[in-house]
Amino acid sequence: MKLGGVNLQIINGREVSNNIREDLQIKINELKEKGIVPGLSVIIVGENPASQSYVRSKDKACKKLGMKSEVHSLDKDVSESELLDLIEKLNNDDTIHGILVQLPLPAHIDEKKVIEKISIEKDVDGFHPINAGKLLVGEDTFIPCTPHGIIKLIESNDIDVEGKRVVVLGRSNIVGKPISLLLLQKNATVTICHSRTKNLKEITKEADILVAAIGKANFVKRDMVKKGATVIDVGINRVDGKLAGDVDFEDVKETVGHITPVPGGVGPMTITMLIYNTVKSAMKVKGGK
Ligand SMILES: NC(=O)C1=CN([C@@H]2O[C@H](COP(=O)(O)OP(=O)(O)OC[C@H]3O[C@@H](n4cnc5c(N)ncnc54)[C@H](OP(=O)(O)O)[C@@H]3O)[C@@H](O)[C@H]2O)C=CC1
Ligand SMILES: Nc1nc(=O)c2c([nH]1)NC[C@@H]1CN(c3ccc(C(=O)N[C@@H](CCC(=O)O)C(=O)O)cc3)C=[N+]21
Repeated sequence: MKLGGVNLQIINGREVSNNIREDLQIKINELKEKGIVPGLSVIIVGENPASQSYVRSKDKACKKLGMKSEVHSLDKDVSESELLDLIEKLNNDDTIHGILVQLPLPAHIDEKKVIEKISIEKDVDGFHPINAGKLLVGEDTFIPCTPHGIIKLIESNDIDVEGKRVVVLGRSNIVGKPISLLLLQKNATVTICHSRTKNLKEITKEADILVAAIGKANFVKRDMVKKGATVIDVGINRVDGKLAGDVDFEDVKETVGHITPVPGGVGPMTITMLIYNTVKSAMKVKGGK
């Protein structure tokens, strides 16, 4: 799309995702020949419609690839110990290679305790502190799915990272911190911004690559981005029943170089990299036939 002198490239997350899923299909078939069916178990507590929709897409994607996929839907009032017991059971279940507990959890459940209960070998979200620590020091681990998906999107669109100025909006353990580490590993110069950052606009305007992960619909406007920049929109917000990213797509489209749309950008990649991690976990299983 040619707009206002900048050649806008919309990064197609569904297409990149499908290409990676084709490669994963081959690996899954090879595993099945050895008698190993990669298995993912997702636990969801309560009835958040957005979470349920994500869990459904993931379940569908796994089944399409011939994986085992199970969803445990627990009542919002379930006790912490019941949840921990279920995780313990799944930790010991040889047919399950990945365990994901959908976040956030209700306030009466200690998120930290739950994450730390998941076996580090099955922690396909990569949220366990040991796995997060491995990412920090650059050891092999389960890379958190959304940041890993962002890296794949950047690579598949031949976007140069080395030496580039990257600004990440958001510092959560799920997105902001791990994507900052991964881009640092790729030799970017990374700045992390958050709700206390002063002069935000001046900082974001410097970015060659801007990653927005704050959870505020249409927050990033034209005057916050540099001409020709790559903008990765992680936000998933619901506005009047419609999905909106953290970036005001219509407002920035004449300024940016590359942009990920919402939906169809980072979201599908998150599910693909979750499958990637589950397959990776299943490949570590010894034996088979
Ligand atoms: N596409 C996908 O696959 C996924 C999408 N998401 C979406 O990404 C978004 C972020 O998720 P997540 O990281 O879990 O969110 P969190 O709520 O955990 O973190 C939000 C971060 O944004 C910062 N922030 C909030 N407001 C501002 C502001 N006005 N200016 C600068 N920084 C701000 C917060 O700062 P502080 O730390 O100071 O509070 C915090 O660090 C959400 O919309 C979520 O739905 C999340 C996961 C996967
Ligand atoms: N333990 C845990 N791990 C997570 O990875 C995790 C989580 N908890 N809690 C919630 C967030 C959010 N998240 C999304 C994943 C896919 C889409 C996705 O596929 N989005 C589609 C659209 C989906 C729709 O239409 O609703 C898209 O952007 O094209 C969105 C959001 C994972 N999260």
